[in-house]
This record gives sequence, C-alpha cells and structure tokens, in this order.
Amino acid sequence: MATKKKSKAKSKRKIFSKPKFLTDERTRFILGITLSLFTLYTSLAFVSFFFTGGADQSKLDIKWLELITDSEIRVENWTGKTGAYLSNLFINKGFGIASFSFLYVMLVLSLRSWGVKIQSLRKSILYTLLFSIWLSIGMAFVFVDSTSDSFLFLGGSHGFFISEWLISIIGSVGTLFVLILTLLCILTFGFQNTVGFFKGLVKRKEKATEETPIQEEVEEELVADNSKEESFEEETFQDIPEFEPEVLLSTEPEIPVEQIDETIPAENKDEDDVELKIEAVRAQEETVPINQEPLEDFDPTLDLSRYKFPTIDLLEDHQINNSIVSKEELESNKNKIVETLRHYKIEIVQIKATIGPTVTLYEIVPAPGVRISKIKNLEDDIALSLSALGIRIIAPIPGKGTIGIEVPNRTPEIVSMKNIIASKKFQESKFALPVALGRTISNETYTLDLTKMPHLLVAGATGQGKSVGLNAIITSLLYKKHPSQLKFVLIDPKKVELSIYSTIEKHFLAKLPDEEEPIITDIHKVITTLNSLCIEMDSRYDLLKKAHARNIKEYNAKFVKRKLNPENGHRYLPYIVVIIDEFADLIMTAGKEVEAPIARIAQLARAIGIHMIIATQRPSTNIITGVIKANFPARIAFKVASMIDSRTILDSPGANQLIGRGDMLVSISSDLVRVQCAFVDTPEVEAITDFIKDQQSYPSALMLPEYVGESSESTAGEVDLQKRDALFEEAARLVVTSQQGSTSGIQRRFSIGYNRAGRIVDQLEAAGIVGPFEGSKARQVLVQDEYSLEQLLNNISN
Ligand SMILES: Nc1ncnc2c1ncn2[C@@H]1O[C@H](COP(=O)(O)OP(=O)(O)OP(=O)(O)O)[C@@H](O)[C@H]1O
Repeated sequence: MATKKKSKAKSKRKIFSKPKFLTDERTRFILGITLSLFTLYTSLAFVSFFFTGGADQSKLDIKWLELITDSEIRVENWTGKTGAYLSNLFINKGFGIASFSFLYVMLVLSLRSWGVKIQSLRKSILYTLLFSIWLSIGMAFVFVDSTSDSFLFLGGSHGFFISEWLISIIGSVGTLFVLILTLLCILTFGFQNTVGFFKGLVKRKEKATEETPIQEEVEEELVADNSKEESFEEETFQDIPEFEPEVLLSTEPEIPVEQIDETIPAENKDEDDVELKIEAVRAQEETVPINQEPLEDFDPTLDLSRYKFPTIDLLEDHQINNSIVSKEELESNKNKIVETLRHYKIEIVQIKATIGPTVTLYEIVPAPGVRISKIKNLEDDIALSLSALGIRIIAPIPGKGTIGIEVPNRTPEIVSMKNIIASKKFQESKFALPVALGRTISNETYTLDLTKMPHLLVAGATGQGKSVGLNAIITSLLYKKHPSQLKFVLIDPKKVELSIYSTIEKHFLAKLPDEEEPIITDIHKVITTLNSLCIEMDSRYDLLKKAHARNIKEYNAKFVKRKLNPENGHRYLPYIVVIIDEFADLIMTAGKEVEAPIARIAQLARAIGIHMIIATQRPSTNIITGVIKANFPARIAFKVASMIDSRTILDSPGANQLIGRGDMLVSISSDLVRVQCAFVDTPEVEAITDFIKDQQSYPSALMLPEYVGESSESTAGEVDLQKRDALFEEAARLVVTSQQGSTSGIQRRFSIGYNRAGRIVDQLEAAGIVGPFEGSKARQVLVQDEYSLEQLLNNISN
C-alpha cells in the first residue's frame, strides 16, 4: 500500500515537474523582478482607481486594444490606460476591493521566484481566492445601497450578482448566515488556531463572568467609601490597593478548613494573610490530584480539556481497622532475639526496633569480634525461637553497619492506596510516570518512576498479591496522567484480571486496528500486538531522528513548542505502558515468537516512551529466561515458593521468606527494598474506571500500526515453505548476490519491519539458502551463485 502510494506520488511529481528553464537561477531572478514590478504597478493602478475611477469610468467601456490604440482617449489613472483598464476590470467588473488580495498572491509568487517562502503557494492561492470571493459578496451585500450612485462597486459585479441572487433565494437574513458560515469555514480550514482561538475566547468569557461579582463588590465598596468620605478623597484613592487583597481573601472560605486539616496537619501557619492563601491551595492539591503541566503553545490535553482526574474519595481507607504493634510484642521479640543469640555466644551491644506495616526491623550492633556470617546462619533458629515464619536477616544493612532482623508483626497492617495516593510524596512527585507502590519498613511512601526502570518484572506465587500490585501501578498512573499523555496495552491471557479496564478503552488504551476487544487475550493477537509495538517503536525512532531529539521528553517538548510540523508526520507521543499479566502462559505457548519482540522492545524502547511490566506466577528459568532477565533490570518479587525461585527473580534469596498478602521485595539497580504493597480492591478500581468512563473520550482507542506479514497460523519454530513471504525470492537473490545473510540488511533493503525480515531469514534458512543463527556472527550463505539459486527456487515452487 505504502509503496503504491509512494510510486503514485512520484509519478505525479514527474507529470507536474517544473520546466527546466524555470529552475535556472537567472530566469527566476528576472521573473521575480518582473513579477514584483508588475505587482507594484497593479497596486498603484488599484489605489489610483479610487481617486480617478469616476473620471475615467465612461472611457473604459471599450476593449483594451481599442482603448490603447485610440490616441484621443486620455485617462486620469496614474498608471495610464492599461492601469485604468485593469483596475476597472478587477475592481468594478470583478471582485471589488477584494481584488487587493490578488496583489498578495502576486507578492507571494514574486518572493517565491527569489526563493523566499512565506507560505505554501497552493494554500495561499486557494485561500486568497476563496476569501476574495467571500469578501466581494460580503461587500456587495453590506454596501449595495450606499454605493448605488457611486462609480465604485465595493463588491464588484461578481459580488453584486451573487449577493442579489442569494437574497432572492434565501432572503437577507439567510444570506447573512451563509456569509458568516462560509467565513468560519475559511478561517477554520485556513488557520490552524481558529478553533483554539474561539475556545479560548469562550474560556476567557467564563473566567470573566466568574470574576465579575468580586470586582463588582470591590467597586461597590469603593463607591460606598467614596460617598461616605467625600472630604478625604485623596486618602481614599491611596487606600485602594489595600482594599483589594482584603476583599479577595474574604472570598477564601471556598476552601473548607476541614479539608486543610485532613491533608496537611496544621503546622507552621503564619499570621500573614497571603501565606494563608498559599497553604490552602496546597491543601487542595493534595486531596484533588492536579498534575497538568502548565499550558504551552500546543496543549496535548486540549482535545479532552474538560477531563477530570479521578478524585481521592473513589478509594477506600482500609487502614481504619489496623491494629498497632504493642509494646509487649516488641519487648518479647527483642528478648527472644537476644536470648537466641546469647545461646550461640553472640553478644550484642545495642538493639533498635523500627515498626513497619507488616514487619518490624530489629537492628542489632554485635559486640566487637562477632562474625557476621555466624548470625546469618542463625536465621532458622531465630525463626524457631520467635515461632514466626518469614524472618529475614540482612547482614549487614547496606550503609549502616548494623545487622537487621525482620520479624513479621502479629497482625499485619493493610496499607491503603488512598493514603498512598494522597501522600505528599506522590502528589508532589515530578516523575514522568509516577508509580506509588506502598510503604517501606520505615513507613515511608515508596514511589518510583517507571521511565527510569525502564521495564518491570513482577513475580510471585499465586495469591500473594500480584494482581493487587498491578492494579496499584495502573491506578497510580491513572491518578496522575491525562489520557493524551499515557496509553496502556493490556495483555491478559488469563482473561479475567485486567478486563476491569476495558471500559476506559477510549481514554487510556491502545490496540490494533480492526480489533474489537480492548484487552488482548488471544495468543496470536499478542504476537501481532507485540510486533506492532516494534513497528511503533521504529517509527518513533524515525521521528526522534528527524526532530534531532534524544528521547521522548525532548521530542514532546519540541512538539509542544511547535518546533515540529505535524505535516511532516510529527505528532505528540503519549507514553505507552504494556502490561502482561501471566507471562508464563505466553512463553509456554509461543516461546521465541513472544520472547523476541519483548526483548527487542525492552532493549530499545526506553528512549521512545514504551515501557513494559510483565508479571508471572511461575518464576522458573525457562520462563524468565536470560534474555528477559537481562532486559528487565527492575524487578518486584512477591512471596515465592522456593529459594531457587527467589534467586531466579532477584538473583538473591529472600522472596521465599516474605509473608504474602502484598509483602514484597523491590530490586532496582541492585538495591533491595522491602515494601508492603498498597491495597486497592476491585470495587475501588471499578469506581475509578467508571469515573473516567463517564467523561468525554476520544472516538476510539489509540490505534497501533498495522503489522504486515503476520501469519496467524504459524507457530514458533515451524517454518512452512508453502507460505513464503512475498519478498522471499527477491530476498534470496539479494542474499546470494551480496553473499550476506543478515536480517538487518533485508530490513533496510526492502524497508520492512524487523520481524518480517526475521521471518524471511527463517524461511531462507529452512530453504537451505542461509545457515543457522550464529550469535554475533553473520549467517553463512550456503548458495554460492545465482544459477544454483534459481534451480533451488524452481524446486521449491514445484
Ligand atoms: N497489598 C495487599 N494488602 C493486603 N492484602 C492483600 C494485598 N495484596 C493481596 N492481598 C490479599 O491477597 C489476595 C490475593 O491477591 P491477588 O489476587 O493480588 O493475588 P495474585 O498473586 O494475583 O494471585 P493469582 O496469581 O492467583 O491471580 C487478595 O484478595 C487480598 O485479600
């Protein structure tokens, strides 16, 4: 399709290519001068027509040739007979004063011939012509009576006839409406900002009406004061500036005081009135998430400008029923730890407890000379003496010089998503893709920026809180991002976990064209979608290259500043977050077919804003392969069944000692942090999606590029030579003549996606034209000359 279009465009270009003499610089120079002088001459003639047209009128009703050959006829126009004739022709017989716009076209043309482009030629001719027609009708319509006895037709004969005709058909009012409508059409299609301008006008009006009562109040008060204190007129005027802030502050009770108390504990409140106002605004920011970036030249959120971010009251507070760890519990645990260690002749100098939501961290400083490994080996003994599961010993705590023993609390707390979302840390985070995960052991809100990860691997045995964790991630992004800034691709082979988000398809989801289901559950569609994402990735890289931007942030910043022209294919790029729940199912059924595009996206997609989160219940090495592990440096482990599983995910033990229900270890750049995942229940997620769903949306989900060459029947590993790619033979000839069998070579030569090229190479391998994949080395070409190749191709076709 694309190539067809290209060749069409090429042939068009050929037909309309400029004559050779026009490309000669000297011709263009002379042409430019001629056009400019002619423009100047015509301008003078037009202007002169206003002053001399009356006197010349009776002499201009003959043909131009007669006019210039008859020496007895003399005209007043400053530019002589031709000028007089031209201006009469254009202004009175043609378009009235709208004829001046033709001068503009001539100016654009003459500048063009000197290589100065102020506007697209086609556009300026089209819109000037339309505007002249409109103006001439408009002028004739408005001034039909006032100029009836003048020599000058402001709308010209053209305008006069059309306007008379329109009035006879639809009357004066109808004609006026047609004129207004056509003007709006010309403005809307001729200027990019027209719609935005009118919207802005409406907004400004709304604002003005909101402000009016306050201003009126100020004015009323001032008038009242003036009448009261007429004798102190001067002083009253001096007082005006002091009045305003007082009146403004008196309108403040719009922000309820309880709201302030709810979010920010009353601290450091100044007596100063102005500061009081600032604090109130901050308080509002915490309860109602406001994260739209300040409006720039281009506002990506404008399409859904009235979109409201989910409110905090959609979430529930699960923390109400939480019980606090008692002093006795702490004391008894401490004693048991000290006793057990003493039993093994380990003396400790100091012990300190930090109470977390699910575990309490006992930090001990051993007496000098005690070997750390000795304590580490006592994990099971301490667990036995505390009769608790899930004891974890961190020896030593990095950067602290102490040894940590994490002991589960008797009644673990639930960390509510509500509190995490309302926390200052999350609200004020400036991350591009902020994710609020939960609370650390020292009760700090744990947030991370998905763009820095840049991909996340989530693993955990069944029922340990993975789905809740994924919901927490999605929810926190929904609370912070506008639909124009973020799209999700949701892949859910289990079919139940992510279906809850299908209602926000038109706001936040991206899918394949012609695909009905917004959540991808079918394995073949998963492969197509992942390949389509690879194409999107390639096209985003091309855009970045064209824009000389290093990453999506720089690119979007340039786009927002209107430095990138949408006519050249540039567009605002939303972040795309791909979430795969139950990755194991995919790998088991499609193997390399899914692993390859995932690895490719994971390797390259960071700069262009595609981020992946893959979750699995089965963290075994055949699922989380070396390729996946290498490309997913950020990992989250919920409780897993064995130490081997823990090592597979985190490269260290520990996940097997977690206590479940959202207790997790987060490993980012070799830091291991224990976090209690925030709890968000399904009804809460439903409330959020309903809140979004009920708002104005885009007409459809974001359409991912079409993936060409996808064959839904083929499965991993099998290459069916009966279903060869259309480019198979050409690719074979290329490989044999160049004696190089690289996928990237084929990709470049035929301008096709990586995956299609890869598939062709697989077919070439199956046909015995190239050798097997040899890692970093290029594939060997097994056919030496074209003759042998043709024979081989003949055999395959038969
Ligand atoms: N962060 C949490 N805080 C409190 N309870 C939690 C938390 N996460 C999970 N739970 C509890 O554990 C249950 C199972 O969680 P979840 O459905 O997320 O497990 P899962 O790992 O996705 O299981 P599966 O893999 O079978 O889908 C929840 O219904 C909830 O009661």
